[in-house]
Amino acid sequence: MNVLKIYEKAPAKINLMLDVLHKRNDGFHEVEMIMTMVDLADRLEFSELPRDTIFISSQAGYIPLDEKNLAFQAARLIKERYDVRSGVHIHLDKKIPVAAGLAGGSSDAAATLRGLNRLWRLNIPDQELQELGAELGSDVPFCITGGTALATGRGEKLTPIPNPPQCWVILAKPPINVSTADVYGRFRSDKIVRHPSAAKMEEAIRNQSFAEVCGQMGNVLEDVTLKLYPEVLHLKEAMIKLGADGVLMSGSGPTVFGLVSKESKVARIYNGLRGFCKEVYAVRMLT
Ligand SMILES: C[C@](O)(CO)[C@H](O)COP(=O)(O)OP(=O)(O)OC[C@H]1O[C@@H](n2ccc(N)nc2=O)[C@H](O)[C@@H]1O
Ligand SMILES: Nc1ncnc2c1ncn2[C@@H]1O[C@H](COP(=O)(O)OP(=O)(O)OP(=O)(O)O)[C@@H](O)[C@H]1O
Repeated sequence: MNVLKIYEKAPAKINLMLDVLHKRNDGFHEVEMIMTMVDLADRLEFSELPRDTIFISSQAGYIPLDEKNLAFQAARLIKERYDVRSGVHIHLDKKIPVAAGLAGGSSDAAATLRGLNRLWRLNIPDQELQELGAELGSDVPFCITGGTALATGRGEKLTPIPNPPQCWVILAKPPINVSTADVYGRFRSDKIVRHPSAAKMEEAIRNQSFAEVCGQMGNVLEDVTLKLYPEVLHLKEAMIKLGADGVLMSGSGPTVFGLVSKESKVARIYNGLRGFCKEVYAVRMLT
C-alpha cells in the first residue's frame, strides 16, 4: 500500500523589534513587534496512519514526543475541531535550537496545522488556521503565514509588511534555558527608558534601508533577560565588537542575532563567536 507523505518547512523567527505596552487582565502582555523569518528551519514529514492516533518521532533526543509537543497539540486540535477520524505520524527533523527565542515549537505547530490541512484536504483558510494557532501560543499565528509582519495584541493580530532588505543573520545561543513566562513576569514597563518604535521600523523596511533597519532594532525584554543572564549581554557585546551591523536578542532570549550586510564579514564574526559559544548559525533572511 502506498502511504501518502507530505512535507512542510518550519522556519525560525526573529523579532526585529519588540515593545511591551502593558499587562492585560488575562495575564498576557499587549505587545508591538515586527517579526520576520530566517533560513534556519525544522522539516516535518506527515504520513497517514491506518489507526486513529497521533504519533510523533524526532531525531532530536531533547524534546518531548508526547502531548507536551506543540506539533502533537496542533494535530489534536485540528482533529477535534474538524472531526477527523484519521491517524498521522509526524516526524520532526529539528534544526532550530529549543527554548531559544526563535519560536521553534510554535513554527512546528504552525507547520502541523498547514500540513494536516493539506493531508486531510480540509481547505481551512489561513485566517482560520491562525485563529486555531492562537489557541496553541502567541507566536503560532505569525508562523502560519510567515513573511514579515507587525504583530499586536498578545502577538496574534497580524499586519503583513514588506520583507526587510536581504542580509546575513548570525544567530548565537548561549547554553542556558530561558522561560518566556518568567521573562514577561519580571518585566516592568516603568523601568524602560527607550521604547523601540514599530512605526519607525516599518518605515525603515519600506525604505529598504539596511542602515535604518539596524538603527531601529530594539527589544524591551532585553532589560529582563540581560540582567538575569549576563552571558547574553556578553554575547551581544562580542557580536557588536566583531562587526555585526545591528545586534539584538530575539524574543525573550537567550538567542542573540546580528544582521550583517557584507558577506566578507560573515566568516570572521561566525568564527569569533564559535571560539566561546557552541551554537552559532550563519543564515540568510527569508525573503
Ligand atoms: C517572546 C515572544 O516569543 C516574541 O515573539 C512571544 O511574545 C511569546 O510567544 P510564545 O512563546 O508563543 O508565548 P505563549 O506560549 O503564548 O505564552 C507563554 C507565556 O508568556 C507570557 N506572555 C506571552 C505572550 C504575551 N504577549 N504576553 C505574555 O505575558 C505569558 O505568561 C504566557 O503564559
Ligand atoms: N516541537 C517542539 N519543538 C521544540 N520544543 C518543543 C516542541 N514542542 C514542545 N516543546 C517544548 O517547548 C518549550 C519551548 O520551546 P521552543 O523552542 O518553542 O521555545 P522558544 O524558541 O523560546 O519559543 P518562543 O520564541 O515562541 O518563545 C521547550 O521546553 C520544549 O521542550
